[in-house]
Amino acid sequence: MASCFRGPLPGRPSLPLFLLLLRVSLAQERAAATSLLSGYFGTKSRYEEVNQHLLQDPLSLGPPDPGYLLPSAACAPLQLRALIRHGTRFPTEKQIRKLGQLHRLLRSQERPCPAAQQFAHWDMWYHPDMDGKLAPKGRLDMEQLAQRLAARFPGLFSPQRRFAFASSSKHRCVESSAAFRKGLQLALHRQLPARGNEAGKAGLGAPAHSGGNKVGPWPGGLWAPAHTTGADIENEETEINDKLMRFFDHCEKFVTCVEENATAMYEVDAFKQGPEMKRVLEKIAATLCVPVRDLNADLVQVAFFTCSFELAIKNVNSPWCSLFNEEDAKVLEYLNDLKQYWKRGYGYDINSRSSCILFQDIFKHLDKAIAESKSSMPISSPVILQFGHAETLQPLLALMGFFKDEEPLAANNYKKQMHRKFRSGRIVPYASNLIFVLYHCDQAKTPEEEYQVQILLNEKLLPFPHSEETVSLYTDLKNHYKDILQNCHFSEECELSKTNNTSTDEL
Ligand SMILES: O=P(O)(O)O[C@@H]1[C@H](OP(=O)(O)O)[C@H](O)[C@@H](O)[C@H](O)[C@H]1OP(=O)(O)O
Repeated sequence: MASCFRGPLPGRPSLPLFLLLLRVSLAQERAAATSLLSGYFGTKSRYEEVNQHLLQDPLSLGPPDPGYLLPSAACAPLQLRALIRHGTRFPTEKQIRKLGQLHRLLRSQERPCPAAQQFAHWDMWYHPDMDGKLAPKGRLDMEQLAQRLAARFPGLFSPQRRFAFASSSKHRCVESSAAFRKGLQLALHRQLPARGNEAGKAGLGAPAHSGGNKVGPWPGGLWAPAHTTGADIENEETEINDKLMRFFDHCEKFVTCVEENATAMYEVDAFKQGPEMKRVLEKIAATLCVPVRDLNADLVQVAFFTCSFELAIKNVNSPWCSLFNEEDAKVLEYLNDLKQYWKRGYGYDINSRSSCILFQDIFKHLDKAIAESKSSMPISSPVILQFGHAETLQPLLALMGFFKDEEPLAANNYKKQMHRKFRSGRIVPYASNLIFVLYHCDQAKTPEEEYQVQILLNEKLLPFPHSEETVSLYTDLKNHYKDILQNCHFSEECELSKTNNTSTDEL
């Protein structure tokens, strides 16, 4: 009998409406699950995790910074050096293979339980040749970062200025540089207004350095960057420089004693077998109705990473997220942070010491800009933009003493490290950026006050370890890092000792 009513019976939703409501509530549940986890994705975190305002407006300069912000009428930016991690990328081949292994395991179950069924039908859209390449979202990360920096420092990012671009040889970095150029070209030629706060509070640059410095020919040096002017930014090549952007690949001691030393990641391996990971493993095995023996820490980690990839790359709340709660996420974040700590951070001295070649290059160009300014010469390199990796920034930050905890991160002190400083997702998410800004202050009362420096991490002022201030006299900064600047010699630091003892104690 045909239904007497068009549409649902009063008081009873029709099946489609019921399904719609169910789907909406499922989507809301997934969104809630993902947002619970997204603060724990470590180096697989999207940039928006450390700048939430960008979720509303990707060109916003964010809330006024509580720190003491230059530039001001008295202090104009003279040189800016940005070390930028590539934008959002696809998983590496290593992770894609692990995901394929887990997906096949779930599809091979004869009687999958409901939770496992949803994964058996999940579209495994990742393929090995994606291998860490820049994702479309990663291009957007870079285009928008360029526009924000241009708005924050209009005195430096102007069409008349010239820009030096350098990059690691990896696709994700070269493509990030190209996308950044595109964003910069957009900003310079459209002179996009700043968003968010009025000039000054938001760190908007004062007019170009009043010392009348014009840009001049590149005088040469460790690398001769490809200088381009605002007019032809998008078409110029980027200088490939792995010696600076992938210094770790060129450091024999690091490669032998850390990268290729199976015992170097002892704490990571121990944590994978420890009680915290055991609890997570047993929980996931029960949820997926698979024997625990068929799972391991790497497979559980790749399920967690896939939740992060789906959010960062496609901005979707993936079913993979529903496997984990916040406690699980904290454990998996710690597992990733242990790797970053021991492979790229404070774990071994060689990790940070090998970055002194980059650190010294930064100060070499700061010195040069000051010398040129003092002699009223053109500033040869007012803006230096370099595109690298999380493993470019982390060793450098460790060398400078940022985010150092009292105690090393270890497999046996997870609970004690709950409030650690070294959380890689807060430091080096995709598109993270470490920016050195050198200022010339016209109304300096002493010669030392004439040149001052600020450092920004992810567009927020970073207090200096030696003073906890957000501004430093350049002379104080150089003095604090005197030993590294004068006594860290890359070739000596990276030379394997004749005894060829790769004991990690010596690292
Ligand atoms: O676990 P992943 O994502 O494969 O690790 C990436 C890989 O580092 P390894 O140390 O594992 O070789 C790539 O070589 C690095 O360039 C990536 O930075 C790294 O990803 P992550 O930074 O998230 O550890």
